[in-house]
Amino acid sequence: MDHTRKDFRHNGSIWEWEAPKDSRKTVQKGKLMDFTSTVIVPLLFGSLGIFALFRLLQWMRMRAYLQEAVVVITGATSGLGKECAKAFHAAGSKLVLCGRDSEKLKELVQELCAVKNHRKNTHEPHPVVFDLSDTKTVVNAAEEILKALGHVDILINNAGISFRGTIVDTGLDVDKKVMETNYFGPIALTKALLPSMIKRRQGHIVAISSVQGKISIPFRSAYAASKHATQAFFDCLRAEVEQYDIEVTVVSPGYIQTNLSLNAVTADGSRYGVMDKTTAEGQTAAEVAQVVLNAVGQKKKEVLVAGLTPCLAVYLRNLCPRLFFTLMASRAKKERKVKGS
Ligand SMILES: NC(=O)C1=CN([C@@H]2O[C@H](COP(=O)(O)OP(=O)(O)OC[C@H]3O[C@@H](n4cnc5c(N)ncnc54)[C@H](OP(=O)(O)O)[C@@H]3O)[C@@H](O)[C@H]2O)C=CC1
Ligand SMILES: CCCCCCCCCCCCCCCC(=O)OCC(=O)COP(=O)(O)O
Repeated sequence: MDHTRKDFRHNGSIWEWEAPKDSRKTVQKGKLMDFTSTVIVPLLFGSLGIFALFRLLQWMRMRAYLQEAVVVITGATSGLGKECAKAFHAAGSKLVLCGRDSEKLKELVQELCAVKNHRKNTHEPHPVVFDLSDTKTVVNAAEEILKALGHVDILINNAGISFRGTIVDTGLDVDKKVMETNYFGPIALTKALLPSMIKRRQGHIVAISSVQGKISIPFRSAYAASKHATQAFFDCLRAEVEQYDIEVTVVSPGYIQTNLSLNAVTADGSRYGVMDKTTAEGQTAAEVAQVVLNAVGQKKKEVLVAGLTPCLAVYLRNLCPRLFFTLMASRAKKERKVKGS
């Protein structure tokens, strides 16, 4: 084997032979280091920089979109609606807080006004009292809102009630009550405010639906039906109003820690009055409100805000419906056994 001069190292007075294999390894290592420092590191930092800039621009756009915007929130007196009120108020929006209980609304207005924000200009919210299940009062409320504020930028259809019961035992009046509150009320309010949005070629309509707007689980018939109808209506609306630059966002949360299960109606129309374990262990209303705020600010078309199991259940319903139906049937059997009915 021939050795070139490169393979020898001078050590004092003698020349030592150095293994070429090692030197090749060193050269390779050096090349890798060079590649890392000249290509990978700048690429990584460059991408991070672009991402940070993108997020900053997104945040600034969102801030500008929400600041001074007239935002109507239904069901503002508790749960998710109340937390949305806090989030949008903090973002500098002009709020119209809707509810059935004028005292609760007054308290919320006071609570929000007491929050001092030195960095942002906040506004005193305007309370409007009406019952969503009475469509006549809904139309009057829309007129009152437009008279007081001139226009609506963002409507958040949040109010709703849930249901517990078997289909066979549930009176049609209960199905109608749930549909009126969760479907007819919100669509009546939307229809009443829509012409003024179309005229301005500006507006954003949000529907707080549920995972149960995408899948139906046993003993929730009226609720799941009302949420499926909500999803369908607002998907149609999105397509129809795009030409007027009006945005539609459907938010589908999983379980949230609110009074929803306590306030749910049962088969005979009475209040369920139980804090379900699933509700108590759900996401906090403040967390979900932040997701709503970001979804609106980023003009998202729809968001699913749920844990892994509900999300998988939604995919399973679409990809493998037979398996999903079997699982739901066994769930119904199990729940019946637990309740002893
Ligand atoms: N909690 C959960 O696990 C989930 C909730 N959602 C949805 O979130 C939305 C908010 O519910 P959530 O905060 O959880 O529950 P809450 O029971 O805490 O809040 C419901 C709100 O809706 C109002 N409301 C009910 N009926 C009417 C009516 N007829 N007219 C006017 N307002 C009415 C209530 O007013 P009042 O104070 O007068 O009763 C209350 O402010 C609902 O649409 C619900 O379906 C979706 C997925 C999961
Ligand atoms: C490949 C594995 C797939 C695993 C899927 C298994 C299916 C398990 C069923 C899970 C059902 C999840 C239901 C979630 C329901 C939900 O989040 O509802 C939100 C609400 O609106 C709550 O209202 P409620 O009145 O029912 O408390």
